[in-house]
Amino acid sequence: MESHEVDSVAVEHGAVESTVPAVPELDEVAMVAARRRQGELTKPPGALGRLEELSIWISGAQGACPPRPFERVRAIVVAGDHGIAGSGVSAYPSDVTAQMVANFAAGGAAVNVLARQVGAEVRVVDVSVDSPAPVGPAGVDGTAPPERYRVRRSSGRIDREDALSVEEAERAFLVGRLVADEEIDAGADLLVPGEMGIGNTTPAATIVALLCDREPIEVVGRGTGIDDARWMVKTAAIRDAMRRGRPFAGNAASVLRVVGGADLVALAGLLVQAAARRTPVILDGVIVCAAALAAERIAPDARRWWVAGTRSPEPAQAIALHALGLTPLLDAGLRLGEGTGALLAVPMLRAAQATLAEMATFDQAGVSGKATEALDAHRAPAEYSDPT
Ligand SMILES: O=C(O)c1ccc[n+]([C@@H]2O[C@H](COP(=O)([O-])O)[C@@H](O)[C@H]2O)c1
Ligand SMILES: Cc1cc2nc[nH]c2cc1C
Repeated sequence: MESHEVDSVAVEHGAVESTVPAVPELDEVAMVAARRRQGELTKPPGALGRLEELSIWISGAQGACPPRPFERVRAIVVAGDHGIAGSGVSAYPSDVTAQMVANFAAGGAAVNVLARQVGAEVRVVDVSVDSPAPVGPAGVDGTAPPERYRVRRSSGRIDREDALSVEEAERAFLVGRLVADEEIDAGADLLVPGEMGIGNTTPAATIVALLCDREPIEVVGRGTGIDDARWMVKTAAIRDAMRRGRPFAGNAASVLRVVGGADLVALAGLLVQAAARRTPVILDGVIVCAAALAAERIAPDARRWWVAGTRSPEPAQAIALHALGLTPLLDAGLRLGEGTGALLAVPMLRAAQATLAEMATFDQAGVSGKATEALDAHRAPAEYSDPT
């Protein structure tokens, strides 16, 4: 057992390294221009709050000041089941995953509704749902066979076995990269990764605990809404999975393989590839953020290309985001996944782009800039002066 684990670290290390693309920097020239333009717009400096830093980030990602409106926003729901769901860590049975994938395809899920609200399209990718055949259509415009993206039927039960073999992990990472490439080649200029998978908050929490050196009790959350009895089962499952994953804690790719799952690995591949392809991403809840944390360790600085959408009540999301140096744009209490929390933040990104691109400058509008001198002339009349 021991020597097998050491061997697989070596194999994986080489394999993953060879498939990790270089991460480019944001465009510094565009960001300097955006920062300067922010200072010229008709508002007190900083008065647009987080929209200002967001607008500078969008300029840096697009390499353009003023930045362009987002034209093709894509929500990508990565679906996969988890063996650990069978041990009572979720409030729902694994069957719900495949049923929800059908709901996404029919346009009836929350992600479909919220995507429609912001003019985004939804794509579902079944990498490891526990059903005999993958659910399609999974390819761009429904043309690619869904088999291309299916890594396996459910990931392994992480408290007792590895989630994936080395080959499956490698394949899942490439599937994630492939999906990002397909979307970006088809014109996507903003990606919103989401996920669906009963039980997936357990591997997500385990990944965060191992990569951030936390205790099970610090990362465990209520997921779909578990009671105290299931919470105890889930905490023990995280503890047992951490014990299996501990020897790999220094290698994020191995952590994803051993205690994650095909969905989490694919999400990490997608996030890394989006960064490599200079495409901005809005992160969603705890599962996407756990994958992002691992992706940042695999491809350092990939986080430059991501912003966090909504804070999840799951404690592991806060820990992952803190480690990534990201603060969510919203704190709306969502704990649904699917990409819904990230989609809620799309209007904020659009607002950031539009204000920087469309507001008048002080010069253009003939509005006086900030008073810098002659304070005496504006001193309060004597009767209003402080008598002391
Ligand atoms: O995004 C989140 O932070 C989030 C928090 C709790 C639950 N979820 C969703 O609920 C499912 C996992 O919950 P559970 O309790 O089955 O582990 C999965 O489909 C996730 O998309 C998602
Ligand atoms: C119904 C349902 C929908 C979901 N969407 C994401 N996770 C989910 C979990 C459940 C249980």
